[in-house]
Amino acid sequence: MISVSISVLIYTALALFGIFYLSKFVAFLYSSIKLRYFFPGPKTVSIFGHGLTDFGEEDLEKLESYVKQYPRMHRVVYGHMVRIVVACPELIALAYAEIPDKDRIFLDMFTPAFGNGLAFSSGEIWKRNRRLLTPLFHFKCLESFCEVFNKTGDHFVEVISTKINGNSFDFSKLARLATFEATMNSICSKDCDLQNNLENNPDQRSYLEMLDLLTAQSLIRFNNFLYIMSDTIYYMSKAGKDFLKNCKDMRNLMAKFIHERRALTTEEPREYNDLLDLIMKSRDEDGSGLSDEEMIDELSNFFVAGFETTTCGISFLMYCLCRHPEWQEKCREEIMEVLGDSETIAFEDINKFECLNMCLKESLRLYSPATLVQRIVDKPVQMDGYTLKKGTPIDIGIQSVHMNPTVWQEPSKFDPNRFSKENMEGKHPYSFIPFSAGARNCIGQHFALAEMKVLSIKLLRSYEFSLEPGYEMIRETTTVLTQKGGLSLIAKPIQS
Ligand code: HEM
Repeated sequence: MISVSISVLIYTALALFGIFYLSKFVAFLYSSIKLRYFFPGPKTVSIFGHGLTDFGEEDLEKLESYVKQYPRMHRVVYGHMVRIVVACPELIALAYAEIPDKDRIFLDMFTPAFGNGLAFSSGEIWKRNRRLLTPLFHFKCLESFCEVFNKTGDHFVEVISTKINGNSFDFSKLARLATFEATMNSICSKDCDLQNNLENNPDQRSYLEMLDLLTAQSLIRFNNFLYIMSDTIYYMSKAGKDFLKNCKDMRNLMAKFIHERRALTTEEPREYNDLLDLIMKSRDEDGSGLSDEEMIDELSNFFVAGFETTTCGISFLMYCLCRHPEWQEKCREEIMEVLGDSETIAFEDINKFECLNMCLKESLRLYSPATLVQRIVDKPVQMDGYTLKKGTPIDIGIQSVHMNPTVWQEPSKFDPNRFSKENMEGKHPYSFIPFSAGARNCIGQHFALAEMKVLSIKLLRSYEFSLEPGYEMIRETTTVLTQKGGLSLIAKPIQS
């Protein structure tokens, strides 16, 4: 009798469980179908939607054509998932204000590597840590990082001096090592010349290898439907176990940096100005700081958010200046005029390079390192006469608003004059958002802009750059936007 009632209980529980998940799935399917068929957007090409797969050149061109047809917002269909792309400044402002929650669809996959660091956390943990870490990027602190950027720039110039034989070289690959050095030295004050001497810096070299491995491992997961659908299946697979091991190794290295720094500060007290030191000193109103695990999270976040993005920024700037040599020359003239004989770029001088600033902004508009940011609706929102229900996935279209013809005239044209003071007067602040905006904007944006400017000033002062004849740039998205197959440039020394 008892065994019958136990089995009835088990079957009932299983049935309820099944009904629960089935009803959730049906509700998801119903809202997807509603969005797919009743929300404005371009025609789908098949049952799988718009056929967007890898955010490569073809996909990016498709997204740019959608914004021409639907300049305010539209839906995009990825297989069974429908996302709403918000593409005009007014609606983007509304989305930042009303839809604050990050869509965790991909973020959670990276918890083993980046924990609850700023870019990956939500809610109260994020709020507390953002408050704690904002002072790290205060202008006073950026001043000391400028010294690091100057040194990195000098190393970059040295590396390129070995490439001036008239042959082309992959600029992006060198820029990646330069921005890695700038990030590493700003975080850990290591003062390493990683560009000329990576081999003799085993910790730094292995961290770079681990980051590369992490990118490759993420692609394996993204390309496997089962691995995306189920954490359990993924973590039971060899791919999942390798990923976890890599994450552990990365975190152990961060722990080592913290440990080394603690040993230094106790035995040999001195003033540091690097990010690690500032992280260790940061305190809440109640005097509590970050735990070791939290510090590891934040260090890892600064690496992942900070170095591929700036590689992309500086590489596309150089690409644009090579495509438009008249602007390269204008920037160079300005650099010579502002710097004179001085070898060092002082932090307070960075804003004097107006022409370079306009060119950098224009290249970030055309080639934003992050093409979109993802949000999820947490309570019904009215947008342009539509009610977006709780759970609707939103893409704030950075690339979309930058390429929106109702926001920027002839959006595909490189025209730095768009960013002159007169032309920007009255422009909606969310017309240009390479660093995102709102509460979760990029905490490192001033750091990134200073770094990209110092490096490019050093390079443009020493070399004239051109594209390899016949080179065709094709965009590709890995973790950020980049050039497929690299960026083939030729450098010629400037005759002084
Ligand atoms: C050209 C360079 C850069 C670009 C284009 C860029 C872009 C962005 C964007 C679009 C976001 C918002 C992401 C989202 O909402 O999902 C973001 C967030 C973030 N960025 Fe950057 N970034 C750059 C450089 C940096 C640097 C150098 C650092 C640190 C040293 C950094 C640290 C962060 C962090 C920690 C966040 C998360 C902020 C939060 O959620 O509170 N970024 N960045």
